[in-house]
Order: sequence, then structure tokens, then C-alpha cells
Amino acid sequence: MTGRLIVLTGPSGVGKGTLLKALLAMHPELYLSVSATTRSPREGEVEGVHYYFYSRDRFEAEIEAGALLEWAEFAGNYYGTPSAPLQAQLDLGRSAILEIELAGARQVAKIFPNALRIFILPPDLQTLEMRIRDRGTDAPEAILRRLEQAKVEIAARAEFDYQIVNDDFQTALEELDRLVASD
Ligand SMILES: Nc1ncnc2c1ncn2[C@@H]1O[C@H](COP(=O)(O)OP(=O)(O)OP(=O)(O)O)[C@@H](O)[C@H]1O
Ligand SMILES: Nc1nc2c(ncn2[C@@H]2O[C@H](COP(=O)(O)O)[C@@H](O)[C@H]2O)c(=O)[nH]1
Repeated sequence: MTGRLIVLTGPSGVGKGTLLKALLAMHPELYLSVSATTRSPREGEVEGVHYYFYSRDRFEAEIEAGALLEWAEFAGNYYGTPSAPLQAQLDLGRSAILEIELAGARQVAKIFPNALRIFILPPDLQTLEMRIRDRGTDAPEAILRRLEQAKVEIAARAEFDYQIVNDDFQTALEELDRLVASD
């Protein structure tokens, strides 16, 4: 039996990565897909752990070769999910999580119609902006692009099976845990 695919989407800075880190500590049996991107590594990000950092040429070659399950341009960079490692884990019967933006989530929904799709919402846009700014990883112009994109993504939240508001972290984590643990 193949594993279950879980897709986590939500605006940049809403807390997806932080929630997933905590979720994976509780569920080491889950596989977190490592994406490829053309953006530069942030401080502390490790090749093959947080992302595979590709040049634009390399990324486009991977698209051409059909090696990506889905891909999208987000805030001026490419992001995509390498197919082979994900499929290998699913074939082993291991459930897998993708943390991806909206356009990619829509592509995955067509390929895996039974995927569990969860959207993470901020309490409000001001809180989201504060979280992105306080994270201190993005330049002011990049923050503005991410906030513009956030409005587009939030408007599509009803496309997802479940929505979780990440206001109180522990409450959001418990909700996520409940969904992931359910059949
Ligand atoms: N419930 C919460 N309350 C307050 N701060 C939070 C909460 N959840 C996450 N944060 C903080 O918000 C910031 C953004 O979180 P994180 O990097 O996990 O977002 P993200 O959705 O993964 O962003 P991106 O899509 O850009 O990678 C981090 O500094 C994190 O510590
Ligand atoms: N479509 C995809 N989106 C992805 C993938 N990996 C990450 N993401 C999303 O990109 C934005 C920005 O991420 P950041 O690390 O630069 O802050 C965020 O929404 C991620 O969820 C992917 O493989 N495909």
C-alpha cells in the first residue's frame, strides 16, 4: 500500500516550517520532501536538508527532464518538488508531506486527487507582516512581494480540505497533528 500524501500550503511567514518542524519531532515516521529552489540559501540553511539550491539553468533542465512533480515561480525564484525521492517514499508505504505554495498545490491536486490538503492562515495580515519582518531573512522588497502574494493565496483558502489559523502555536500544532493522524 502506498503512503498518504499531505500538502501544507499558506502564505510566506505564516509558520508552516515552524509547525512542520514540531510535527516531525512528534512523527518521525513522516517523510518531509526536500524542495529544489533557485533562491539563495538563508543563514543556517543546508544543501539537501532545507532545500536543494539550484542555478536557474539547472532548475530549467530539471523541468525539461520531467524530474519535478510540480514547480512554480514565487517572489522571483523557482521552487519545485523532485519526483523520484518522494515517489520512492510513497512506494515504501511512508506518508509524505509537501510544504509548497498555491500554484504547486494546485498541480499536485491534479496528480494526487486523494492528497490531504491543508491551508495555514495567519490571524490577520498585520501579524503575518510582523512575522516575516521579525524573521529577518528577507530583504524589504522581497517582503513586499511575499505580502502581495499572501493576499492571493489567502483568497484561495477554500480550495483546501482544511484550514488552520496559526494564532496560538500550540493550538495550531494540535489541530495539524489531529488532521495528520486521522485516516
Ligand atoms: N503561532 C505563532 N506565533 C508567533 N510566531 C510564530 C508562530 N508560528 C510561527 N511563528 C514565527 O513566524 C516566523 C515565520 O515562520 P516560518 O518561517 O515557519 O514561516 P513559513 O510559513 O514556513 O514561511 P516561508 O513560507 O516563507 O518559508 C518565524 O519567526 C516563526 O518563529
Ligand atoms: N510550488 C512549490 N513551492 C514551494 C516549494 N518549496 C517551498 N515552496 C514555497 O515557496 C515559498 C517561499 O519559500 P521560502 O523558503 O523562500 O520562504 C513558500 O510558500 C514555500 O512553501 C516547492 O517545492 N514547490
